[in-house]
Amino acid sequence: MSAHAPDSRQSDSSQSDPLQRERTHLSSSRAALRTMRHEVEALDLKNVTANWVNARVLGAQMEARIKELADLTHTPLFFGRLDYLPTPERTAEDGSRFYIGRRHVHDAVGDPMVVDWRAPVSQPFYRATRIDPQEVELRRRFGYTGGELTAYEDERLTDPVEEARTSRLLQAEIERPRVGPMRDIVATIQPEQDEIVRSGLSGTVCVQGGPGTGKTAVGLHRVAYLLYAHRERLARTGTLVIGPNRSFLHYIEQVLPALGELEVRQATVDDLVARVEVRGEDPADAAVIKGDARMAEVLRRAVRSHVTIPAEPVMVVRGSRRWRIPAYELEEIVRELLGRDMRYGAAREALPQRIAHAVLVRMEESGEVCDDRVQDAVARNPAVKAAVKSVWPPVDPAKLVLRLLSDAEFLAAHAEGVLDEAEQRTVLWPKPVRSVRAAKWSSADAVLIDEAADLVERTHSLGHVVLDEAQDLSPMQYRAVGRRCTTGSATVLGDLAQGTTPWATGSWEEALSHLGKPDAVVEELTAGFRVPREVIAYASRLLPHMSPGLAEVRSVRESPGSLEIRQIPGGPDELTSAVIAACEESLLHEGSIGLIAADTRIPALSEALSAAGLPWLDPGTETTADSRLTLVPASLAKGLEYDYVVLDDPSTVVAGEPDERTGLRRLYVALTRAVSGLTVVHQGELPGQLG
Ligand SMILES: Nc1ncnc2c1ncn2[C@@H]1O[C@H](COP(=O)(O)OP(=O)(O)OP(=O)(O)O)[C@@H](O)[C@H]1O
Repeated sequence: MSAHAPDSRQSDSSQSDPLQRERTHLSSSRAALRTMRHEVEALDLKNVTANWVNARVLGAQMEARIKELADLTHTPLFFGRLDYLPTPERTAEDGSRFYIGRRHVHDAVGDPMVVDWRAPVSQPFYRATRIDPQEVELRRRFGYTGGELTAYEDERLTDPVEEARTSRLLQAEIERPRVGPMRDIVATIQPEQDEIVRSGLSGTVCVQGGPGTGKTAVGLHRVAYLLYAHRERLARTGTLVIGPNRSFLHYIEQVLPALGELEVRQATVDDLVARVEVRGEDPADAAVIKGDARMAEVLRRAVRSHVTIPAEPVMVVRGSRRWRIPAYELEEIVRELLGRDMRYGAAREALPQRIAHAVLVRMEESGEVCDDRVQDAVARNPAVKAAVKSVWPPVDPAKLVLRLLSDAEFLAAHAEGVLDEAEQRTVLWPKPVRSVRAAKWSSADAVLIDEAADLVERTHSLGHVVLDEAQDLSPMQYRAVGRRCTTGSATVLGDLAQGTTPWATGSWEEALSHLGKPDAVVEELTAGFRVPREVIAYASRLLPHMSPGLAEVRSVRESPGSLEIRQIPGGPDELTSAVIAACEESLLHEGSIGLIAADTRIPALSEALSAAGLPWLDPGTETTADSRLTLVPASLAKGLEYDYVVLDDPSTVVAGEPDERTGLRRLYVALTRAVSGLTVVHQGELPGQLG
């Protein structure tokens, strides 16, 4: 590999300088993009549309297209180049060179000047290796400084003499100081990541990967890729990205728009199941049972218990005639519907038609001529309606769950053989609640209501769902996500070692079966991009104590001096002062700073930061050049990252959790948020497992 970064004075002087030639290609591509935009802007809709509805639809499409074609000066128009080996059909002048960028740009005659990174011709940019060069002669990566093309790095994949090295541009890109939200990684997606990004839409992929292996980045780029490769289908069916909390969603929300994809919904699991207002919290033991997949069976039985086997006949009067359907025949109809794999609500809608059909058979037997309208009229007959109401009454999902959690007998009737008595007592509310509005619903209750709602009426399924930080979901939450992609596929991302909920999943096989995708492929990412080697090695000391068997992340970056551990004598005030001092030192560097601490330490630290005159942000707020310090409760640190991290007293972080394993996992998350430097400030002993 060879790298070039001539200084700009030299390169400007000569057109034969390769860097200058690349800059010329950049400016002509920009000009071509401008022309493409002007062409769309100049289209006159009056001549092409017959009516105003079409004109509005087309107008909106054009506006979106104009936005798509905007030249974003801060994002490079291309970041790579591929020169394919010449073949008889492919000569150097004729189509063997491709510039890879975020969007397609063509010249006046339609020849590509930049190809979309997602196009098949771009794939070897990410995948070609010395062992498998995929017909690529040269791979060139470009480096930019403030929108200016300032460097390039070449790999001659078929040159036997050239050695493979880690790309310096990759290292520089990772270490580029962070301000603002998460960035895309299109320029530097690695081969094993690309395989996941480009895997087909039909299958579900599950990615296990340690901290900073790029799971979130891969998931988001996969959505962008799928939208490119299957745009029409996904425009119809929809895509959704699910993240653990608002702060996290806020952190990642700009990646897809930066890749030109504006239509992807982002939500938490709580958002998906928000059918009631959540105002309460469950004790851990109750939440674990409520999140257990056995609750699905309890709910299924409870919903179906509303059906009563008819004991009375139905008498339909039409004109001067009366038609009687005896109870035993009604029973047959009801049993047949119960035996089918149908939603409660769909069966309830089918029932009047079935009864009407039975009436019609009798009418036809006695010589009457009937058609569909007669059947519909019979189905709406008051006697039929009354029968349906008593046999198959409507079920309100929230009221049903309210009753299960309030009424010990009702719960016992449906939980028999599923939950033992102690478990039933644990989920019951201490006092019965009268109304849905008065109830202090918890997150787990909302998931139960969602499950009940799905038993009544099928949940709409999307084309593709990305589920990030998946290890923290309960089985019932997996089911809630799974029913949103029953006819589509999913990308499941997570790290078993970072599971910090009492119901965190023990294995991906189990999680995927609750999700309804037992055949999903589980891939593993092992190369770490975020965390420097020294820091990840330190954090990984915890692995055998909290997630034995999981492989340590192999960092692609060596940054000596990136880890510092300071023990502070004295009491809490001295600790706080030392933490503030560490923040002040970190602020001398460029980029973002995260001060991570046990949730209980947040009030004291926020007060101390204010007293020291250091402005700080909440994790949900974007960092800016003026405000770069975020105070992060350990419970919200997951998925986030900062150039420099100051970690307040690890033992307090561990002690803040209900059990030691969860405490160590929380600490592992906190220790793995730093890109360039981690300072651990502690008092007393560090947790022994770090020793
Ligand atoms: N191929 C890559 N090129 C450049 N940067 C990368 C690459 N892959 C990942 N990164 C960077 O590494 C960091 C970590 O990525 P990401 O947040 O996606 O990891 P993660 O596996 O989701 O981590 P966690 O488990 O901690 O949530 C991000 O800054 C991301 O941009």
